Amino acid sequence: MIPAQFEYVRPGSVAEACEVLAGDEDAKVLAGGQSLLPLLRLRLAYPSALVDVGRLEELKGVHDRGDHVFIGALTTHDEVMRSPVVTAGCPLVALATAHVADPAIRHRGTFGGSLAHADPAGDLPAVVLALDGVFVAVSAQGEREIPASEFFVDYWEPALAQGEILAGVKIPKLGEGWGFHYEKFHRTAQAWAIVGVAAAVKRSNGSIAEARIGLTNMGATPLRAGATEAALTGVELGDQVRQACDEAADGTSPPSDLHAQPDYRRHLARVLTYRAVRAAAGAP
Ligand SMILES: Cc1cc2nc3c(=O)[nH]c(=O)nc-3n(C[C@H](O)[C@H](O)[C@H](O)COP(=O)(O)OP(=O)(O)OC[C@H]3O[C@@H](n4cnc5c(N)ncnc54)[C@H](O)[C@@H]3O)c2cc1C
Repeated sequence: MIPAQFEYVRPGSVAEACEVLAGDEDAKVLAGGQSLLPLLRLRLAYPSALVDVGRLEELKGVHDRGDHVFIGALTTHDEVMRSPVVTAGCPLVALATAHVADPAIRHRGTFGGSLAHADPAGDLPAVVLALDGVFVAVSAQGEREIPASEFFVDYWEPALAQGEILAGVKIPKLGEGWGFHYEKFHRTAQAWAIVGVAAAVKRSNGSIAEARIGLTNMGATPLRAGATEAALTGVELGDQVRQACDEAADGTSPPSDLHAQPDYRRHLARVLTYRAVRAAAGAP
């Protein structure tokens, strides 16, 4: 299908982009175009204007900032995956990004685009939620920080106001003793997650000292498996881990679609959480 008519704007700076967006509530940011352009072609989105931020260097790059890694919104998935700063400072992001789509899409699609798109089936929202990332939004009024727990409002609805652009995300570094894993169940090698689980586990003296678990595609937004996180604290690797992971789907309302019914998704969440936690904890 041919997209509905739209204006095309290529601002020379982030400030200029914010100005255009502030003046037109139907304008949309265009980053890598890997999600937005298919929606335009299907006429599921018909913005008045596309504000192409693709060449704004201000939004690109990965920076080690001591206690956290800052990933610029326009950094491509491929750059994120290959960044030594990401691999060292927030390895879970690199691990999960390798599961996003295929190499061609990873070369065009961006870290910030995946998060601003707020698709609960996307792999990265659950990862940033599990790591307690902090979103940095810019507008004519300046910068605003949004905790990951408040960023994902509903299906495809991020907590960005009109005139705001996502500049990047701060990912806190987790120190010694942490292990990480992303487990994804999908139809084919490069497809979207039917369910995904991001796990960060800290071990101390043979027990789990802390666990952070993010769930992909188990509701309208990415979710934390809070009951499992609490139940895992202080347990040794063994039967108690399985019992704790059996609570991973508690309180969730997973979607029903062509690929899976809610009950099957709940089953997958329990199984994948067990696998992800064991792998993150370094279990044999
Ligand atoms: C065939 C296919 C398979 C895919 N498989 C997967 C998969 O397995 N896992 C997965 O996670 N993703 C998958 N994707 C999505 C891919 O990761 C996209 O890169 C990503 O969803 C969007 O990034 P983008 O830079 O292309 O954003 P765009 O398509 O340009 O934009 C997406 C949305 O975010 C907004 N936006 C973008 N950047 C900003 C910003 N800086 N500030 C404010 N708003 C912004 C846009 O306005 C738009 O609403 C797939 C895509 C395709 C086409």
